Amino acid sequence: MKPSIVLYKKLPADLHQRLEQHFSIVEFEGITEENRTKVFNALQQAEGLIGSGGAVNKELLDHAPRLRGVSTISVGYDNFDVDELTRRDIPLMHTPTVLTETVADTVMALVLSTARRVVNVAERVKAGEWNSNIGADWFGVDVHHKTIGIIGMGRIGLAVAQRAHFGFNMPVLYNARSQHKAAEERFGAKKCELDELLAKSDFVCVLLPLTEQTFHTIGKEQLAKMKSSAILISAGRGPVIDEKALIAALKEGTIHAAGMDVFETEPLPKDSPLLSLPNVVALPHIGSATHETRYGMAACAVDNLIAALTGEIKENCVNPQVLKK
Ligand SMILES: NC(=O)C1=CN([C@@H]2O[C@H](COP(=O)(O)OP(=O)(O)OC[C@H]3O[C@@H](n4cnc5c(N)ncnc54)[C@H](O)[C@@H]3O)[C@@H](O)[C@H]2O)C=CC1
Ligand SMILES: O=C(O)C(=O)CO
Repeated sequence: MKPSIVLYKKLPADLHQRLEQHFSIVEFEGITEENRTKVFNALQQAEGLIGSGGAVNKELLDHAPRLRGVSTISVGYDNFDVDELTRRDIPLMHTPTVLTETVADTVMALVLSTARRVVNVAERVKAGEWNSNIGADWFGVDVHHKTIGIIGMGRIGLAVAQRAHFGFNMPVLYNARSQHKAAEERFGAKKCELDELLAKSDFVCVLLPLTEQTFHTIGKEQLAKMKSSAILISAGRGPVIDEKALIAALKEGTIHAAGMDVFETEPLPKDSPLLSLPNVVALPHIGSATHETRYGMAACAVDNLIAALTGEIKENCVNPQVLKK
């Protein structure tokens, strides 16, 4: 008999078939308040779990006594209780690398669209406001040769640094816990303290994962240290930025603008003040959302689960210490 797995995200047909060759699949559309009991029931027999979104915590794991492998269709894993998985010797697999370049493209889209006011200006054209030669009220600010500060110099940070350096001649600053030789040698990046990065950068680009340490890394105090002409780009996880403090800073002119792909609450509530600020570009968490990359992530996650349940993990394991036991 094939091992049973719970799948909680729709997959392309060929990938679904690949999973079916190995496993008997019980499928759900997400893990929600509504289907929670059904998911918990299915988990009683499940040896594998694959999907994205929703909390995979102790309560859920308590309903999954036979679980041997978990695969998320994402690189971020802040919604998983990794300690609890590790305590139970369950490998957690994720999808790094396959989405790096696509997310870096999204970050540059936010840099360009905030600086050049692409969304705002295009809306004005559609509204019929382009009636004569444009004046200064349509102008943006330059991107090329401006300083970009990257907080979270990992895979995506490095890909952003590459674009900024080679594409836009931007000096690159970064703040990190350790030195990144590749970024320094290839892109002339300079490591600096957070305060210095905030004070010197024209674009502050936050690409940190969400952890206990990174929660509200950027708050009122940090925003006050930025240039009033600076633009904040947030594409890691929403709670890394104190959104209330950011809204105040944008309203008061403490900083110039913000480009955001992630928010403290997603989907962004319809009454969020961010939606009525003209100096905000808000995207619906589309960092990796291209057809090619989302397919690549799903394929990677499927292969990851197969590897985890056949004992053949070679890469992409978040808690590799469970493999040594
Ligand atoms: N907007 C979107 O759609 C997407 C968002 N993401 C987010 O981006 C994050 C980063 O992805 P990758 O670059 O692939 O991960 P990564 O693990 O390669 O990079 C994260 C970097 O942050 C650094 N870091 C972690 N904690 C830190 C701290 N307390 N202080 C300073 N630096 C710290 C790490 O050392 C690492 O260099 C993901 O965890 C995910 O949350 C990822 C993909 C898509
Ligand atoms: O992979 C992730 O962590 C995302 O946020 C979506 O691609």
